[in-house]
Amino acid sequence: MGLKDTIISTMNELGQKRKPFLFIVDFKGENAIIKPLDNLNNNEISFCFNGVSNTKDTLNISNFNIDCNVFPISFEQYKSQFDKVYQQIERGNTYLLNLTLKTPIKLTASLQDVYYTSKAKYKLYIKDKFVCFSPEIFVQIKNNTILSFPMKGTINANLPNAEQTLLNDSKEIAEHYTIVDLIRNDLNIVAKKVKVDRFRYVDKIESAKGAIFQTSSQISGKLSANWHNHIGDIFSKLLPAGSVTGSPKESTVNIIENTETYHRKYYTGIGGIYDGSSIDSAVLIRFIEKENDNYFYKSGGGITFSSDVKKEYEELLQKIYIPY
Ligand SMILES: C=C(O[C@@H]1C=C(C(=O)O)C=C[C@H]1O)C(=O)O
Repeated sequence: MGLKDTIISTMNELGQKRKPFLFIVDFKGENAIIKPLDNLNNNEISFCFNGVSNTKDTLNISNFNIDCNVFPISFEQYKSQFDKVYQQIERGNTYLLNLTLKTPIKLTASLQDVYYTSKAKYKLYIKDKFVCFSPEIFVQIKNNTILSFPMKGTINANLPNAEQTLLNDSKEIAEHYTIVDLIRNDLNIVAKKVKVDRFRYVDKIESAKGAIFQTSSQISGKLSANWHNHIGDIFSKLLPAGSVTGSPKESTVNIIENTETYHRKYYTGIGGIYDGSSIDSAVLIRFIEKENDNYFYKSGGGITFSSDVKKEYEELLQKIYIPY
């Protein structure tokens, strides 16, 4: 839990100097890429966060017809992991756990082509490692206010009445309350006057496979004016992100480590930029990783007492898409 000391001190020092930087931190808080923005090679690292980018939109595209063939794990394989999580829920060790997997895919283009052609709020490309096109804001800091936007709740937008079905689903409502409580609690560690500004608003995400709806909330709190000097400490107290762990955070992270059969690495970590006066950051979900010459799509979803294993398996697969 939290960040390695050297990551904390590097972020603190850059903030103290008001030096703009990019930060990318893995799920365990053990590895990070932290680089001043004036020292970035955009062939090695490319980012576009809410329109702020070190690349031009259409540069370098060699292939516009990108698709991925998916080779999902079998339902039985998924169920055996789901059952392990469910046992832990029954024992009371967790009541919301985000179970994730890596699915082999065949890509008809390079990671860099995916970066340039996909459409998402937050895009990040690290040469030969991964591309991420995330819809989920982690934390923003502006005018001494810290804001977080946990996302929880997913439905196929092509189902009849999809948006209302998602909004009325009691399992999704319960899961969303849990995550909002967890993030309120996390923000209270670093901020004052924490409150929920918007509860369960709906985003629509388009892809070649069809659209999905996802629900998020906005929570905010007040930071002291000297927050720039403590950026590393602030992020260390908030990580890993609650929406991709579950609750209660510490015991849930232990169960994740003992249940998941692969390493998340930078998937479900965070990426962001500090521009000298504000911060914008994303949870690194919707994520394709390259390992040797093989590609994997990492995805997952929240499991609770009222989860249905078939629906969770479908959600995992539904989230394997490239948004256009
Ligand atoms: C972990 C993922 O998604 C997380 C789980 C969600 C859910 O359970 O509805 C929604 C967004 C993410 O915070 C993923 O997309 O890979």
